Amino acid sequence: MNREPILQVDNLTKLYAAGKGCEAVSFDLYPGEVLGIVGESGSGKSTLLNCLSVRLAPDEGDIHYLTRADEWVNLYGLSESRQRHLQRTEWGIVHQHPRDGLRMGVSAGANIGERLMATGERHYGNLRQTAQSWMNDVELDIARIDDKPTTYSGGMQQRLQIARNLVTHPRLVFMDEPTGGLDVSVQARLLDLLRQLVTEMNLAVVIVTHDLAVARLLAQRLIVMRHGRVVETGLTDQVLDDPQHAYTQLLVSSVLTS
Ligand SMILES: Nc1ncnc2c1ncn2[C@@H]1O[C@H](COP(=O)(O)OP(=O)(O)OP(=O)(O)O)[C@@H](O)[C@H]1O
Repeated sequence: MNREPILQVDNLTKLYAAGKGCEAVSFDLYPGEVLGIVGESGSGKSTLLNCLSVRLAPDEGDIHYLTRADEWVNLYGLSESRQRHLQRTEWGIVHQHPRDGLRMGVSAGANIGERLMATGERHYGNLRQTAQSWMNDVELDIARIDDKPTTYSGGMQQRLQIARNLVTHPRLVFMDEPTGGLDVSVQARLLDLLRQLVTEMNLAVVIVTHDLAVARLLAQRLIVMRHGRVVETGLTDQVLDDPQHAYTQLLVSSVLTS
């Protein structure tokens, strides 16, 4: 693994009330590393993810990011347009509900192509060809390239959202419960696909999930949150097989007994 991190998070805090939000979170993320954020509902996972992806300003703390141009930037010191540009080109954000990450009123092909246009590609033939190739990669029928996402199933919409995010070859991807709303069989295939793409593209990923099986499958390292604070962090197998904190022990045992 590359020794220089891609993201440095220092003392990140966003509190709505005591214990509600995220508090004093610090970690480094390395290229090619998948970091899982786990914890029960309300523990602050989404708040943390939203702060990390510059969609929610923290009360305190800093996030430094190493850009594609090899320049360290303080994310909350950047202009809004620079933040948006990073979000569209160097990052991906995969939402739990595909509707939040797709444009439902335009075709599947346009959903993929417009992200590519944000990076400067203008040639219609290239855009269409790349969109087809990505549909193929995420196992969508390319005959449906001109159909709108509204005509797709939930699993297909999630695949399309993944293609839309990965077409720009992001360096960093944020995922919020990416398999959350799907049937178990659809979930399993999507997880396989995600795992394969993350490895092939050497993506750095921060993934929020309440599902420890998803965390086990995708993440190398875990952060366990409770009441907005990190209670335990470590390699996924260590945390799940030999949890040190009483809360993590409870979380793991509740999965085993349910
Ligand atoms: N905009 C807001 N205003 C006030 N309180 C909020 C707001 N957003 C979140 N909270 C509170 O902050 C706490 C953490 O919420 P958050 O959504 O980050 O948790 P979570 O771990 O992602 O939960 P879930 O797994 O249910 O999505 C909760 O108590 C929530 O009610």
